[in-house]
Amino acid sequence: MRPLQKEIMEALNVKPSINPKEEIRKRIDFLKQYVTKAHAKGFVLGLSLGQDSTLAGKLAQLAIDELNEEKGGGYRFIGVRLPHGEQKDQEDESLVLDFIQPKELFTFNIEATTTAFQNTFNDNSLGVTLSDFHKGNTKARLRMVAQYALAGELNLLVIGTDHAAEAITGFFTKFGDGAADLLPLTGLSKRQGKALLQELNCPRRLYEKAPTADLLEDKPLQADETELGLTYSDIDDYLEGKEVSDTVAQKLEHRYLTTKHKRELPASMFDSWWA
Ligand SMILES: Nc1ncnc2c1ncn2[C@@H]1O[C@H](COP(=O)(O)OP(=O)(O)OC[C@H]2O[C@@H]([n+]3cccc(C(=O)O)c3)[C@H](O)[C@@H]2O)[C@@H](O)[C@H]1O
Ligand SMILES: Nc1ncnc2c1ncn2[C@@H]1O[C@H](COP(=O)(O)OP(=O)(O)OP(=O)(O)O)[C@@H](O)[C@H]1O
Ligand SMILES: [Mg+2]
Repeated sequence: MRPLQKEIMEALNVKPSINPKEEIRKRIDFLKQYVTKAHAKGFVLGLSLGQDSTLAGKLAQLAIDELNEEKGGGYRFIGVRLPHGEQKDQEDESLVLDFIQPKELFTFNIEATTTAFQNTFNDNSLGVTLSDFHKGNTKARLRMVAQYALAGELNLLVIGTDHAAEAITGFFTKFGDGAADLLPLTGLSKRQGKALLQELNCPRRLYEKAPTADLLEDKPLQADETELGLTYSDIDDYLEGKEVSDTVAQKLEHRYLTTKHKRELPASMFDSWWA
């Protein structure tokens, strides 16, 4: 194994193989212990209809159900729908909700806020225009704002869906979907997350769906693999300690090293990680 590969596996807490049943149990327990310790009343989580939030949402609802049973009620999980206009894969919503069974839903369509933001931003003396790419990151950050407003009002915690395949590539918006209070999927490769969904009897259509950030108007539902120029299968192989081509390894290691700032707290002169 490449020396940096081993270092990355350790830093991101990835295991070469997992027992899905055990992982589900440990992650539900983590959610229950954390919310209790934080004296919060439960969780909010953006449900995009993609794989990661479908898994995190299922774990969250199961954790809340157990807590309510054990402690006589008072805990809640609110699934948050945050479409931008009409979502292209909206048809999957009922499948996701049937699977997670969230007792409460909150919907905030971010289109009007995003458009207002873009108009105000573009009205500047620098001549800077918001590109489709940075408008995409703005959407991810507005979704964060909506979730934190709701969490703040109701004493809930924001669940994030970051996992090892996103962490190694830095494939998330800094302080957008990268911002959260707790992360139940840490350490999982994309295929390990899929194995957890299978163990939870998730409909095949949902765990076989092509992962997409779906942030661009120019390229709706663009597959993550297209933007990354890497397949999740290759990313997962590397993360699980398997052999990959030199091209894949070099590409991943370059992304890992250049996105370190996204996995740390903001740099100060008292830190050494950036030097
Ligand atoms: N060395 C450094 N030290 C400290 N900060 C540094 C820095 N270099 C850049 N920065 C800062 O970071 C910013 C760039 O980071 P960021 O704003 O995140 O932007 P960036 O990484 O350029 O874009 C986000 C990427 O994540 C993808 N994404 C987003 C959301 C969800 C998903 C998904 O998987 O579904 C994927 C998206 O498609 C895009 O490729 C810079 O504008 C700068 O402010
Ligand atoms: N339209 C949306 N509605 C609600 N939440 C969203 C939406 N788009 C993104 N999010 C939030 O941002 C997170 C990051 O998106 P990301 O695409 O990485 O994950 P995913 O959609 O759950 O899974 P996949 O990677 O398989 O597409 C989501 O897990 C979800 O919490
Ligand atoms: Mg997605």
